[in-house]
Amino acid sequence: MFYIRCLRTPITTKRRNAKYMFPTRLLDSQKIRSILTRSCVRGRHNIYPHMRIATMATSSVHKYRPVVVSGPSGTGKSTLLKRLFAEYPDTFGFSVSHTTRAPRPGEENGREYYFTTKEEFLKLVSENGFIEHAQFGGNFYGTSVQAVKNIAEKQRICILDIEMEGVKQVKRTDLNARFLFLSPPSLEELERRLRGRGTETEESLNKRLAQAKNELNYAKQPGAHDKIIVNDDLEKAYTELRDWIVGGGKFGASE
Ligand SMILES: Nc1ncnc2c1ncn2[C@@H]1O[C@H](COP(=O)(O)OP(=O)(O)OP(=O)(O)O)[C@@H](O)[C@H]1O
Repeated sequence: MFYIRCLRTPITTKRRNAKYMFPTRLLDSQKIRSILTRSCVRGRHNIYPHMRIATMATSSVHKYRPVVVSGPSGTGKSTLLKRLFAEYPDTFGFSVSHTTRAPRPGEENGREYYFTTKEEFLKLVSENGFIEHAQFGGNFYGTSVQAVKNIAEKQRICILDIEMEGVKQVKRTDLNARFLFLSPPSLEELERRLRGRGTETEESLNKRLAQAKNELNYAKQPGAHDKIIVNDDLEKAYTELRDWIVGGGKFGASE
């Protein structure tokens, strides 16, 4: 569901924000989202990196290639990634989002968020600097391409859990990402899982199922993803996902 996916950045980034900004039913996946987006990196605000940093970042993503994990809501992405992060601590990094809201006491630039002005944010939007961005409560939030490169700079693999439009956007960048699509065994099973999770209203369930059809159609296009895993049996799917992402310790790097 596009709306919810757009919300992903702010939902996941700030637990305290999420509590009052979003309906309770959206918060179940928030725990995982915070895993995905919380920074392991304490860098400086770097919206306009100078050339040396930009060049280094580009070469780093060849060795520490970001992994884009997509798939319909309810397929099991969070479940599988949580397990992967537990098995491989200190291996993966999580991008820091940009926001135009003011920092709160205790918040550090580059840790909770990259704090920026509306003008700078919109300039970066116009330069296609964001993978995803959205507006909430008068503030902008977004995941920048540079924030993902910063993770590779720290010699970690950035995992991006994003929806179809984000996938397309990543393909337009020089992030050198690998694309993994997690597919449900069937739409009927997907619906069962979403209902079983107990997070959806009838309306949000229908929207997610409609969006699932779009994602599944996109996944059928040649070259849309590098790897497709059907999450039928959880153990089997996890082994397949782990083996593909870790790739014998190479994490997709060619050398
Ligand atoms: N192989 C599986 N068999 C049965 N249930 C599963 C399997 N994988 C995940 N589930 C269950 O399906 C539900 C949805 O999983 P999860 O929340 O991980 O999906 P998601 O893709 O991260 O969704 P969203 O994108 O909405 O966050 C959960 O209740 C989870 O326990």
